[in-house]
Amino acid sequence: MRNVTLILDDGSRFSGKSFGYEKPVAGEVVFNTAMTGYPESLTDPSYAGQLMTLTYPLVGNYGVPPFTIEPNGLATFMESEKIHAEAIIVSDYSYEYSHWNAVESLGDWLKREQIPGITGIDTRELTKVLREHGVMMGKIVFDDEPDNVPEAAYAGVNYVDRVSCKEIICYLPAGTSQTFSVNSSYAQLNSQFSTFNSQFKKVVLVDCGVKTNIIRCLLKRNVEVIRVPWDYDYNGLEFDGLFISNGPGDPDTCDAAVQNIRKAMANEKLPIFGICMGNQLLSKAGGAKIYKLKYGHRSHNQPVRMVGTERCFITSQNHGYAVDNNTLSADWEPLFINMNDGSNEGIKHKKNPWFSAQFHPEAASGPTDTEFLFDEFVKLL
Ligand SMILES: NC(=O)CC[C@H](N)C(=O)O
Repeated sequence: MRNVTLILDDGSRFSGKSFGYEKPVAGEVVFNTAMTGYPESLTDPSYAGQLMTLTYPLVGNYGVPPFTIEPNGLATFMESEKIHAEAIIVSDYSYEYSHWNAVESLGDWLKREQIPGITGIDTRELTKVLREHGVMMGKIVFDDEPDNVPEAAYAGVNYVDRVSCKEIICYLPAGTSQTFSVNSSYAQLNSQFSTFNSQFKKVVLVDCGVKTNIIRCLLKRNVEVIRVPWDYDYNGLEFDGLFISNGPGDPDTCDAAVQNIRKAMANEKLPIFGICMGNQLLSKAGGAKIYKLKYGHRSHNQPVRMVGTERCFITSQNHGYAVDNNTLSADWEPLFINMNDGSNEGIKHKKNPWFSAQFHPEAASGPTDTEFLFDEFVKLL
């Protein structure tokens, strides 16, 4: 096993060994305190550009599930079609694995997908450094190739454009899908969608890097999902509700999506629901401002309170930016607040059926306690 060094932008160095693909990488170093969920987190497109540190020490002991694809094109057990994180950083990689659904080891999967994985890192110390200093860029360098040092940028890069779909994909609850060109006319698309199936309500899903379980959660509730690229202007389509997905990187690089949401808001009766990046883009469409957290929320146990109630939920989270509550205009109010740091965890319009969550009601992985938000959205359609 080759020796590697993780070098942070402040000069901190951590020694470890490579157990994944052998390639130096650079990216934003973030930490996730969940105890499980590495297959889901690695394939969550919101981790694009990031080196994912897991603070739970023992990683890999339940292996990796098969990468099977359903008839509608969605992965059965993963959150997208490939690993999106740039690398995984762990304390104690388990070479042995055991699980009823495992078909390979984490190390073999990383090698196949050409993603570095490093072990033997003091992830407690690393997390303390990130917590005190704030999130930082970092590099993984192989000790026997000290001059092979990669470069990367994170701030200001439009990662959403890299991970979003390039065509329109229509999913039916029955488990099939069909792809359409973004160059088709609205008239063509509308007639296709209605002959496709008219009995279901139609939701346009703006794909900023959507996790599969969001699509599963919608299909399970018998809606037809029209997945469109992040910057596609869907306002000429006929649909019953608008969903804005999670996604990687800086929301301030996604103006085209914000403009389209503003146009859609001309219809005050149109139900709109956003998750994570979707919360940030909906807030921006409503005039609010976004800031970068000192270090993000990435875990399975983030407590949020529903504003105006004593109802608290334990949520799954993965975000580095947040909506500034003080910049919400008079028409909007916070829907959820993070009980650890008081930051915004969702917003709601005072009159119109528009709301969002900064956390992940679709879980995958993590607690499913807030999945009812999908029911609330579907009821509004
Ligand atoms: N999971 C997400 O949608 C993350 C949103 C955004 N990229 C952030 O880090 O805050």
